[in-house]
Amino acid sequence: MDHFLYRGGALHAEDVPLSEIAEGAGTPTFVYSAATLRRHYRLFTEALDWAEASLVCFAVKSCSNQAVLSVLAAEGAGMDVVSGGEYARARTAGVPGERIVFSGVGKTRDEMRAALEGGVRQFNVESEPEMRALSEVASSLGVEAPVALRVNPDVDARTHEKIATGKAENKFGVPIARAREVYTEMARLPGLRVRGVDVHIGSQLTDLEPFEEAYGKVADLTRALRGDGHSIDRLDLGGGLGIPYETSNEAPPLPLEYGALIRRTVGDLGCEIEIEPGRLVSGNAGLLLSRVIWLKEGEGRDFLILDAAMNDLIRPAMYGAWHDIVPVREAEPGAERRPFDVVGPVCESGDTFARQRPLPPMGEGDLVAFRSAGAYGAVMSSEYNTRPLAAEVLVDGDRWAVVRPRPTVEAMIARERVPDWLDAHG
Ligand SMILES: Cc1ncc(COP(=O)(O)O)c(C=O)c1O
Ligand SMILES: N[C@@H](CCCC[NH3+])C(=O)O
Repeated sequence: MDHFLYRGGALHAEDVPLSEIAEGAGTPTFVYSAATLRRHYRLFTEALDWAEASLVCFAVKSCSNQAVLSVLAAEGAGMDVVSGGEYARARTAGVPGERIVFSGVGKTRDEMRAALEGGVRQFNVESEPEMRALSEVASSLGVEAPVALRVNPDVDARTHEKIATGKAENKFGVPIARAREVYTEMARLPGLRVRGVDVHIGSQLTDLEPFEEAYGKVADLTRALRGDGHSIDRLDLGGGLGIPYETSNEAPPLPLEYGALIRRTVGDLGCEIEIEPGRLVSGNAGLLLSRVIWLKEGEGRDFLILDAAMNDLIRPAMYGAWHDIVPVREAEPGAERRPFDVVGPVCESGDTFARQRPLPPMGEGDLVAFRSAGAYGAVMSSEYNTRPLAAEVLVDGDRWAVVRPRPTVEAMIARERVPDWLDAHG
């Protein structure tokens, strides 16, 4: 069920009209629906209900606001983090260390130490140097670090090349062909306790076959590792399930089908199953609310210039990604649509959200919403052109709150320092 619907001609987030949020919080603003977050999280727990033990670890990188993490923490969610910063966010949102998995190709010793001291479910180790460093850090603290090796299965995820992670040429994980050798060393190293195998092949996957191929390889490896004497009792199968962005013509597989695939490929191994979905939980739980600054009509091309820009939502500029753009005030039935180039105010031609997008009549002051902007939206934003980071709002039923205020330009400038030796003012 969609929690962003028109009621009485006005687009709502749950029971709150978006126009009310725009009035109260200004624009551009990311708006998240707590009900959608909960529902999407539960789709995954239900998809794994056949497993004796499982944990759904939300990929914090997709949407890391404390309020969003708190909604999921209250559901009992685990978290997948890729930096000391994300680890701290998860802990601050109340997630216990034993529900946090630490992924990422470049964990530093300081980050390892912080997670070991604060508690961690497991490290997904991505290279041999990292494995040896973790062994040293854990030994120096007198503890054992639970570990899984992230294997790179050399599978084509058939997604955008910038977000595919499971091919041999990608920086992620250890080639699966080397895994047995690495596990042998891992088992010998002090301070490490082998728990399982980890794999993540990419993001925004819209068919299940690449997962099937990768998980089949993980199943074979698990049997081989057990044959080598390792106790493998946990499989972390990563995230990556895609969402419909162009809602009119995309229908990626459902979590339930994904869960059935997991059961089919690795279900007979008796392992605890972990997954790390990000986008499917947060993507369609958020939209970006923006106002039209100007309608600039030209020779055969009309530009809708918004107060949101590439610095707020970089996906179209970075990946050529599509986001549905809808008016907040529902178009009159039968209103004629015409093509607009929808752009932001940033001084780059790449600051274009959509070219020749058919939209109902629209002009200065109108509100629009970008759908599916909850994942990899606010988290990837910047202050380019000294544009304050967009505000973030959480809606839950008929209540809403600003969960990250827009900074003032004064506060942004005040973060910087001019050294006294620069004699900048003459
Ligand atoms: C290790 C890891 N886990 C989980 C995710 C979450 O992926 P998604 O948001 O596509 O579900 C990612 C991002 O691709 C990742 O790199
Ligand atoms: N930022 C990417 C997804 C990256 C996934 C990272 N593991 C996107 O918006 O599609």
